[in-house]
Amino acid sequence: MELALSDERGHSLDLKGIGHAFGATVALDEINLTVAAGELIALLGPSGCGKTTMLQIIAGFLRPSKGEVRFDGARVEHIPANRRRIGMVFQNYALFPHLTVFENVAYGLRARKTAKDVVAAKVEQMLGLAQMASYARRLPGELSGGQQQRVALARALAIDPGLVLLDEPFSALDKNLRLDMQIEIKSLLKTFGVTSIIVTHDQEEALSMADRIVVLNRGRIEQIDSPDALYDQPASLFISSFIGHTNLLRGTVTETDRVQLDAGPEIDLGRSAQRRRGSPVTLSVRPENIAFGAERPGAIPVTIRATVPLGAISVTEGITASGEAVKISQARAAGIAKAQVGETAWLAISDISRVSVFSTPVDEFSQHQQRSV
Ligand SMILES: Nc1ncnc2c1ncn2[C@@H]1O[C@H](COP(=O)(O)OP(=O)(O)OP(=O)(O)O)[C@@H](O)[C@H]1O
Repeated sequence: MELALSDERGHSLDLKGIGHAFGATVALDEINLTVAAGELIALLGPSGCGKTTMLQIIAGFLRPSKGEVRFDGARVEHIPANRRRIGMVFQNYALFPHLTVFENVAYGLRARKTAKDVVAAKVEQMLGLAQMASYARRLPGELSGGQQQRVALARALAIDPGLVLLDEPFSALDKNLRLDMQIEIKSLLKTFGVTSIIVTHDQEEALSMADRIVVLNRGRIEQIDSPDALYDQPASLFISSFIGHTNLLRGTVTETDRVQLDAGPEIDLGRSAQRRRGSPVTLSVRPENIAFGAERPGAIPVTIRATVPLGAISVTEGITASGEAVKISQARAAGIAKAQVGETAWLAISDISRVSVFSTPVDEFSQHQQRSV
C-alpha cells in the first residue's frame, strides 16, 4: 500500500501572554511565541527556568494560569492532550517493554481504530524511515539506547502528528552517539515536515538541531533567534555566557567608540558603544576571536596559566593584569607556537565587530547568576 509521507502538515503554534504559577512559584511569565508550521524550535535554558512547564502547557498536560495556546490559529486550552495530534518523545524512551517494536509503533494507530492493512503499511514505512525495519520483532529491552530512541520517534510520527514534542531526547545517550542521533532525527523531522519542539538544557544540542532557539531564563523568554544570531549577537550578558564560551572583560567608555579595558589597553570598537562617557561596560569576546599577537597599542598583555589540547582545537588561558581570565582557542594545526606557562603574551581581538558590549557590570552579573541558581 502506498502511503503519503504525512497526511497533514504540521500545526502552527501561538503562545500569547502565557503565565503559570505553582502556588507562590512563578514558573512562566508573559510568554509570547509564534512557531511556523514545519519549524524546529529548541527550548533552552538552565535547570528550573520553566522548559518542562512550557512543554506540558503545549502538550495539554497542564492548563496555563494565564494566556492563550493556539494551534493553526484556534485556541486549544480546553482540548485534552490525547486530542491535540501530538507525538511525544521522552528522555527514557517510554516504550512499552512487553510489546515488540512493531506493536509499539502500531499502538497509537490501533488506539485510533485504524484499519489493519493501513496499520501494517504505516508501521513498515515508519520503521523503514527510522532504519529499524529489521528489528520489528524485537522487544525494547533487546535494543540499544539509540535504537530505542529511533523506535520512540517512529511511534511518535506514526500517528501523523501536527506537532512533535521531544523532552531531553538524547540525554540518556553517550556523547559520541548523541551527535549522530541529533543529525539523524533532525533530518527525519524535516523530511516529515512536522512542527517540532525540543526541550534541552544542552546548548550544543540546541545549536545543532534547531531552526530557532528560544532561551528561557527564570520563567521569561530572554531571546528568540537563529543559532548563528544567538551566538554572534547575544541580547544579554546571560545569553553570551550561556550560549558557547566567552570572555567577559570589564571596561569604561572613554569616547563614543572607545573603551578603556581594566586589563590595560584602550580598544577602538569601530562603532558607537551607545553608552555615555564614563559608563562601566562588560565586553563579551569569544575565545576564537582572540589571537596571539605582537606588543602594540590595543594588545592585551596576559600571563599564560595553562594550555589544554581539545582534539581539533587547543585552548589557552591567560590572566590579565587586572586578574581577569581570558581563554584563547586556536585550531591545533601544525606550526602554531605553543605559549609557555608563566610567560607574557600579547593578545589581539581578531574581529571587533563580533564583540558584544553590555551595560551590566560583570561582578553584578555573576552575583545575580549565583542568586538565581
Ligand atoms: N508541580 C510543581 N509544583 C511546584 N513547583 C513546580 C512544579 N513543577 C515545577 N515547579 C517549579 O517551577 C519552576 C520551573 O520548573 P520546570 O520543571 O518547568 O523547569 P525546567 O526548566 O524544565 O527545569 P529542568 O531542566 O531542571 O527540568 C521551578 O522553579 C520548579 O521548581
